[in-house]
Amino acid sequence: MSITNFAPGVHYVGVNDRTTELFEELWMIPLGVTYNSYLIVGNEKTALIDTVAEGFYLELEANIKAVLGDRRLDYIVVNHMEQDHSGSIELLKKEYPEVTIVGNAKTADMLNGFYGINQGVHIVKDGDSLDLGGKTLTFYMTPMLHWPETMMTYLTQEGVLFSGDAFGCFGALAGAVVDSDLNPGMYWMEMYRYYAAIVAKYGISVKNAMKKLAALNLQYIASTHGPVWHDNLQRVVGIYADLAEWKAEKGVVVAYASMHGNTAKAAELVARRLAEKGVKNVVLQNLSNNDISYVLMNMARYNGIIIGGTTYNAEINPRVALLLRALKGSNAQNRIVGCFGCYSWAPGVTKKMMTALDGLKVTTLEPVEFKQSVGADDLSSLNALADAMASKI
Ligand SMILES: Cc1cc2nc3c(=O)[nH]c(=O)nc-3n(C[C@H](O)[C@H](O)[C@H](O)COP(=O)(O)O)c2cc1C
Repeated sequence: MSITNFAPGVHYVGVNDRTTELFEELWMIPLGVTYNSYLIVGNEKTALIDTVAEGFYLELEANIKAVLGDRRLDYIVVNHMEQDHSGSIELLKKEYPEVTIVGNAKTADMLNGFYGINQGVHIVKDGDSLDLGGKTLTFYMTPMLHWPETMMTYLTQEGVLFSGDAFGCFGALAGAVVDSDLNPGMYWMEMYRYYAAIVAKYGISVKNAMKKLAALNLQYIASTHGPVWHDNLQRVVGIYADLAEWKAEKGVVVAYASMHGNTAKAAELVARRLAEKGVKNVVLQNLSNNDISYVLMNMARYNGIIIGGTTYNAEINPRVALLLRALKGSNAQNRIVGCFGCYSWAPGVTKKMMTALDGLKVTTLEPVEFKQSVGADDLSSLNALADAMASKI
C-alpha cells in the first residue's frame, strides 16, 4: 500500500488548501486546511466519501483517476453538504454521469437547493448499508455536527469511520495523510481552535454521536479536515469528548479591546496579579489583532475567562461584543467569568457585558468599571478581580 492508500481498498484523494485566508470567510487559517475525500474500491463497486471545494475539483478528479483509471465511480457518499465538501459534486456528475449520490433526506433537500440535483440520489437512513463487494459501508445519522444533514459512514472490513467534520482540525497536510506517518504536534491546538470555532455549540451532538458509535471497532477516524487518525485515535476522541463536556485545564484567558491604551493597561495589571497569585497558564489576547478563533480556542482550553472592554458610543466595544456573542453562541459552560470595563462620561458597559452572557452555565465574578484611566482605587478593584479568579479556578 502507499502513503495515501492507508487501508486495503481505501485511498485518500483529498486536497490541501494553503491559499484561502479565512475559512468560511470568517476564521484565519495560517496553517491551511484540507478538504478530505476518500475513495473506496470494492470488488464490484466504488464509492467516494465526500468531495472538495469547487476550486479544487481538478486536483480531486486527477487523484480519483490515478486510482480508478477507466473504472466507473459508482457512488458519491455525502456525509456533509457544506460547500467545502459538496462543492465538486456537480462537476463529478458531469465526469461520471452514471454516479449515484448517497445521502439522507436532509442531504437530498440541500442537493436540490444548492445545486438543482434531484436525480440519481439514493436516500439512506440510520443503520442502512451499501455493499461494494467485499467492502460494506454503514451509515449513521449524526445530525447537528454541525449541520442538520451530517452523518458518518463506517467501513466495516477495515474499521474506518468517515466522520465528516467531527474529529476534524485546521492545518493542511505535508505529504503524509495518516498520523502514523507524521508528527501530529502542530494539529492539537488547531483541533482545539477548529472545535471552538466550528463545533463548540454542538457539544450535545458530539456526545450523542459518540454514544451511537461506541460499539464500533475503530481502526481509523477519517474526518473531512486534517490527518487521518490511527495511532492517536483515542487521544482525538478524548479531546472531542472533553471539549463537548467543556472540561478545561486550570488557566485564565484575559481578552480585551482598547482604543487608546487604558483598557490594555488594566489587562496587563490583571495578568500580572494572576501570575503573582500563582496562575501559570495566563493568556493575554488583544482582540484588535487576534483572530477571534484563537481567543475561543483558549477559552475552550482554560477554565477562567476575563474580558476587558471599553465603552464605544454608549455600547460595548464592537470587538468585545463580537467575542461575547461568539461565547454565548458556543453555549460555553463550566467557566469562571469576570469582566472589567472603562468609560469617560457614561458608566454601565460592564453591566451590558455581563448581560450579554446571561443564560450561560458559568460562574460570574464581580465586574470592575473605571473612568478614563486606572487610578489607585481601580487598581485594588482589578487586583480583587484577579484574586477572586485565582481562588476559584
Ligand atoms: C470612538 C469613541 C467612542 C466613545 N464612546 C463613549 C461613550 O459612549 N461613553 C463613554 O462614557 N465613553 C466613551 N468613550 C470613551 C472611552 O470609553 C474611554 O476613554 C475609555 O477609557 C477608553 O479606553 P481605552 O483607552 O482602552 O481605549 C469613547 C471613546 C471613543 C474613542
